Amino acid sequence: MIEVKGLTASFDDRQVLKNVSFTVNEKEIAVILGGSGSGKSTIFRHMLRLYDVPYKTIRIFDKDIADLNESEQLEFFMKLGVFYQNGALLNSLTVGENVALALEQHTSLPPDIIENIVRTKLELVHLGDAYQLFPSQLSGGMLKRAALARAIIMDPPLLFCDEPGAGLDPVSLASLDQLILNLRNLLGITVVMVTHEVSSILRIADKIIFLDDGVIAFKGTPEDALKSDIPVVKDFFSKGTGATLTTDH
Ligand SMILES: Nc1ncnc2c1ncn2[C@@H]1O[C@H](COP(=O)(O)OP(=O)(O)OP(=O)(O)O)[C@@H](O)[C@H]1O
Repeated sequence: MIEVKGLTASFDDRQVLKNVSFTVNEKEIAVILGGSGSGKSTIFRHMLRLYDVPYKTIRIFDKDIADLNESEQLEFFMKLGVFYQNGALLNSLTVGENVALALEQHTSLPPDIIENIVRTKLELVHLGDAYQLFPSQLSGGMLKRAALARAIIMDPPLLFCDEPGAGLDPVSLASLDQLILNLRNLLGITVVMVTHEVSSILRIADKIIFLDDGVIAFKGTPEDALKSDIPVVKDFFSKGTGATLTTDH
């Protein structure tokens, strides 16, 4: 689904990604980890094509994303769901209207069909009763779930999540994780996520890509990460006190 090969990136002559390579397979949940400034967002932005991408470094949906023509670019963006940390819902619109936006902009579906699709997606994230509510009337956990419904409204095969659990209490975080797992298990969505939450990583990641100062320090399963002797990886996971590893996802 995603193949990053020898990606190097610089800002003002300073290399911030050095020869980064990894793959994400279909239906996998891959977590990109690393300390502040290690290059996680820079990788993310390259995969979303927000930065110029060097040729032959990133293949997504089996195409070199630096080499897409205009219609292929549109097709590419329509197949991506993006879930931002702050949810980014518009406060002047109801939850239903927020979630409907992309369908209204990118399809010619009639309003009653759009409403049905929106209601189905809200049910999927356990927000069936929030259709008419405004974002200001939702709790932090509900806002995240509404943002998730919006990210998947176009049925994207690939979902990018930028610190989706930031600011949530442990119970809301666990329930958001469960929803993301459900999306993968029930709908077969591939997920790439940046998160710092150790409990989340151990609950849902199939694969960890650990960055240290622009270089991949570790790639592998959470089980192997927990056993790793690499100092930065060891340090990171030793701080996740009380986290337990579940492998039944
Ligand atoms: N637009 C930019 N211009 C100049 N330098 C940048 C720019 N974006 C990122 N950097 C630098 O690149 C390095 C990697 O930044 P990046 O935002 O990718 O790290 P990160 O791992 O996402 O960090 P954080 O966890 O704090 O968000 C940092 O040293 C940062 O200062």
